[in-house]
Amino acid sequence: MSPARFPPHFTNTDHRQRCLVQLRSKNIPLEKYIYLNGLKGRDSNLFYDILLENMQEMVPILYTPTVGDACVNYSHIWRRPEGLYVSIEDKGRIREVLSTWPNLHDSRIAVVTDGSRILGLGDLGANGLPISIGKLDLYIAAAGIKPSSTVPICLDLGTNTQRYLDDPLYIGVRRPRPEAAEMDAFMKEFMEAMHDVFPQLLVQFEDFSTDNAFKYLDEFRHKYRVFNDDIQGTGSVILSGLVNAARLSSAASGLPLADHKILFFGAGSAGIGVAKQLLSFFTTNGLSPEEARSRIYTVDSKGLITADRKGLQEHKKFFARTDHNGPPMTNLVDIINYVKPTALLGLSTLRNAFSEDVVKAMCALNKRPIIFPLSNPVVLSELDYPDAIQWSDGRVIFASGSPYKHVSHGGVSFEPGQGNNMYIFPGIGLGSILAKTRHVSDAMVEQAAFALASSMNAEEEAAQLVYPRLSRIREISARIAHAVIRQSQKEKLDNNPYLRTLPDADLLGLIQDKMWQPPVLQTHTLGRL
Ligand SMILES: O=C([O-])CC(=O)C(=O)O
Ligand SMILES: [Mg+2]
Repeated sequence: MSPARFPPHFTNTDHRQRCLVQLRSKNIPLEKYIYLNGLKGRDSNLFYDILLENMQEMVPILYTPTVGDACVNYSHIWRRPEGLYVSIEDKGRIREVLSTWPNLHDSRIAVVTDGSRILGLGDLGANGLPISIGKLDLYIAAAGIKPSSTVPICLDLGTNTQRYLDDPLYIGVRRPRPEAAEMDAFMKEFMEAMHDVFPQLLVQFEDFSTDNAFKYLDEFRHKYRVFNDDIQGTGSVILSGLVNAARLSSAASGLPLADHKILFFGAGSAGIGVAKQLLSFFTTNGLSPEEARSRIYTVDSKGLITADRKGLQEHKKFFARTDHNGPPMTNLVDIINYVKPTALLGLSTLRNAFSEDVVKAMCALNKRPIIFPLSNPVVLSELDYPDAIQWSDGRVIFASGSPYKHVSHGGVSFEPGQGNNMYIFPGIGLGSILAKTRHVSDAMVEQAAFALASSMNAEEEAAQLVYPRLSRIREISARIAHAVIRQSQKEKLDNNPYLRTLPDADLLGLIQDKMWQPPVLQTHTLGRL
């Protein structure tokens, strides 16, 4: 049979536009996701070309929040193999399974999830793969990593979510998740095999359940080149947003930067990871580590976390308060009035937890309260942006984990920040890959945050934003990568001596030159569409 021919008047320029028209004709975000995923399968260069030109529109589809819908429904929308599944049934031969990946020597970055805590959506089992794919699409778009260098991995270890076990279309192993000892042995074999099979790879752990997120980061971070995006990436991006938000808030109130107080609502991997990262906000503003710790308060489902609470989980102990005894304090407004925070950060996945009373309590204490409802996706956000603006009469300094649109209030247009780790992980990954760092250190993650905070341009500062605009993401990722490389050199964790010889401007130029661009598409070189 002869192959189909392109229409005589076909042009690439028209076709890019045609793809956008087709995308925009769909009303349901998940359908847009399915369409874009299909386009990527048909012609990945065209897909990335369109993505780079339309980041603002497409990132919320390919990534948070719609990637959450894609994960929840993945067994039903599945069309073709993508990424790499490694199953608990592969135990004992994980090396062989990894070796089937086609671009072994080209591979530079893997995002690995076990699907046990996808965004705030819980245990989605083998349906978690799209989160790894979405993160890697951002590596490609935001940091110019070559698509063939990316390895999306989902560890299929079973699921404790009954509705998936009962779903005849579920694509994963039908069994409950393993006990700790079995999982530990699996992870040990998996990481050893990754190291052998992909000698140059950086591993990003993503969306593991809280205890395992901390456990495996601690276990592997000094053996391999690995970081945890939910603990370190989120910590870094919020540190950066807080640096800029505190500056805005202090400019209005006159409060010294070191006198801010932060209340965390939510004490999972992201909450505690962020809280630890924020210690350096205070230490760089002159406080001792102990004083810094005293500026941070944490709240979980049982209320203000205090040291006298029985059976407190290990990761919550560091910030447990010793200055409050007596009956547990559970009401958020009471806690706010007791703590008197300048900043309230939500990492709880409790929709609308920041009620009008909560916002008003923050406003009564602060001229410009900092409120960051960071839970993802949007349906789990502690506070919607229109409510935040209305209840605070436009005084709030706001950043959320998922994207919100501009809001008009009193004739003024207000613009929200998106405190999402997508600003950070691509730059950390790029820097670590280029410098061939042995590990990813805390100081590298911290320098990434400061590089992001200082990357605002004059227009963004005048608009009182706390994060730069997404349209500049490649420039920003390059600056972050630069900071990460320099820090790795200071700590002697780098393994690319040539980069040490370059002055700053040349290093930045080299990073930008290394960024992959979709090849210029020639008429009639598109795949069959
Ligand atoms: O994926 C995102 O948008 C941010 C993130 O890591 C999470 O919520 O787990
Ligand atoms: Mg995550």
